[in-house]
Amino acid sequence: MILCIDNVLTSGDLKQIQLSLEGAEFVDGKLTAGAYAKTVKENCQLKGDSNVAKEIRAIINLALKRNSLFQAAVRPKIIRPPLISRYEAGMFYGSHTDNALMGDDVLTRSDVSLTLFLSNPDTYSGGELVIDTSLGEQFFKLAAGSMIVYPSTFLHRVAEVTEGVRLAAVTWVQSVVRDAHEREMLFELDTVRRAIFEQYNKTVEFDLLCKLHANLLRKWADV
Ligand SMILES: O=C(O)CCC(=O)C(=O)O
Ligand SMILES: [Fe+2]
Repeated sequence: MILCIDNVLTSGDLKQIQLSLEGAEFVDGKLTAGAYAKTVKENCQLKGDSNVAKEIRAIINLALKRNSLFQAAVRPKIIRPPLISRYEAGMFYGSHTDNALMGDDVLTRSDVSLTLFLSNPDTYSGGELVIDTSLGEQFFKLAAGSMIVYPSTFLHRVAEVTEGVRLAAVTWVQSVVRDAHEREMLFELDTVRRAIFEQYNKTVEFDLLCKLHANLLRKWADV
């Protein structure tokens, strides 16, 4: 399931992030890419060990924690520290798959990839996240503060920015539910369960849905 979630960041969060990024030090994005992805990655990234990067990561982590749609759809177990990327005119990230395992000491399996857009789409041309799905390439360019989450199994790329600057945060999540289809079914069941509770309260049918949801989660959870 590919899911776009609006208003992940508040306008206050966005202002704070955009302010912190003014004059911040960016490095070559190739430093954090896998061996093959490196050959097609032309962007800059905020220096990972800087205070600015720590401040921004804290804002994003809080925003992910409070977002109930993200929590229900992705069921995060481990969230990698977000990378803040910057694409100026002429920059792009060619077609690649994200590494399956990430990290040095503790390995994180990338089940879900996410991009949180930080620039207003009117301020740059190009720069779409392009995901290669069974329906063909799908192009995404979201409002600043909105986020797309998608299974890390897809080939994807960032189209060349032809004008302006594209700022985005990207990261990867190891989910409690490893399999994308199982995760999606649990999310749908949970959505129906909530809707039934809102409409009819705690009925026998609601209890049965809760039992089904809990038992499937027990079966599929990888904790
Ligand atoms: O910036 C994006 O939207 C995606 C970047 C990406 O694919 C990556 O960093 O692996
Ligand atoms: Fe990627």
